Amino acid sequence: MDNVLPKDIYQRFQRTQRNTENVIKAAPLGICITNPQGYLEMVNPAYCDFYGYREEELLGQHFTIVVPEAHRATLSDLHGLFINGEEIQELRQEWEVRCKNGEVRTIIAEAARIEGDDGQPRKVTFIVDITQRKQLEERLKQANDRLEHLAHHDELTGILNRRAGLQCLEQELKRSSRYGSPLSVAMFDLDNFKAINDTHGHGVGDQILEEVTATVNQTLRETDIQIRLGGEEFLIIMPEVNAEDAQIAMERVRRVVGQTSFTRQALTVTLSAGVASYVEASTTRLLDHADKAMYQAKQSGRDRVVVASSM
Ligand SMILES: Nc1nc2c(ncn2[C@@H]2O[C@H](COP(=O)(O)OP(=O)(O)OP(=O)(O)O)[C@@H](O)[C@H]2O)c(=O)[nH]1
Repeated sequence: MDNVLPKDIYQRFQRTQRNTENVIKAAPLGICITNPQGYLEMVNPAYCDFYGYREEELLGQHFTIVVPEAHRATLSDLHGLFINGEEIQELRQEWEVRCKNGEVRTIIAEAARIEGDDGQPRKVTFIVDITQRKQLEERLKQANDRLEHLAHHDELTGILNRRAGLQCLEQELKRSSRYGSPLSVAMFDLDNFKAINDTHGHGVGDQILEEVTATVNQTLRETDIQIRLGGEEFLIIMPEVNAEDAQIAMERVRRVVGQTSFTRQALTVTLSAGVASYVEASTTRLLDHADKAMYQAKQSGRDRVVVASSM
C-alpha cells in the first residue's frame, strides 16, 4: 500500500462507495435510513416496492408513514430511545405495517445505529416481509383450534361429544366426592325417532336433533352440561343438584320439548328420561342407573321421566 498514489486511493474509495450503493440498491430486503428525528433519508428499491411508494414520496417523510395509526406513538418513542442509545444497539422485532394502498402486512424489522457523516446517529432498518408466513401460521392455528373443538364436540349439535362428556362427568364426580356435594345426571332419548327419519328424511331428523339440543340448553341452568352420547341419546350432568330437583328440572325439559314445534314442518317430538343421583364415585354405575331408569320410562309408555331407585 506504501506506493499507492493518493489519486488511486481516491478512485478506489469512489469505486468502493459505488459498489456499496449498488449492493444496497440490489438488496432483496428493504433498507431505510432515518435521521435522529425519524425522517427518512434513504430508502432502497426493495423498500419502495414493498410499501408501494416511489422513492421521492418517502424521502423526507417521517418513517411512521408506513406505521398503522395505533402503533405510531409507540414506534416513535422507541425510535427516540434507540437513536439516543438508551436502548440496545440492535433491535429485532415483528411489526404490522401499512402499505400505500392501505394493505396491512407483517414484517420483521432489524435496526442498527450508525454514525452519519455529520457525526449524528442514524438508524438503519432492514425489513423482511413475513406476511405470508404469518397468514399460514394463522390458518394453521385456526385449523388446530377447529380440530381441537371437533375432538371434544359433536359436529351436528355443537355440544360435548361422548368421550369429552364422560371425562367431564368423571371430573364432576370427583368434585362431588371431595366436597360431599350432590350431583345428578339425566339420560334422555327421543321417542320413536326412527319414524321421524322414515317419514321426513334424515335431514329433517338432523335438524330436529339440533333444535332439540338448543331448546334443552335454554331450559337448563348454565351450570348444567348437555352431552350427545350418540344418535338421539343425550346426557345432562347437573352439578350441585339432588335427585328430587333433577327430576323437577327434567320434567320441565320434557314438557318444554314436548310443547315445541321443530323445523319448518312444525314437527313435535317427545322424550323419555332416566334420572340418577350420585352416591359413590363411579361413572359406570351412575350411567348404568340412569340408563335403566330411562329404559323403564320407555317401557312404561314413553314421554316421561323416571328416577332410579336409590343406589
Ligand atoms: N337424523 C338422524 N337420525 C339419527 C341419528 N342418529 C341416530 N338416528 C336415528 O335414530 C333412530 C333411533 O331409532 P331406535 O333406536 O329404533 O329408537 P326410536 O325409533 O327413537 O324408538 P324409541 O327410542 O324406542 O322410542 C334410528 O332411525 C337412527 O337412524 C342422527 O345423527 N341423525
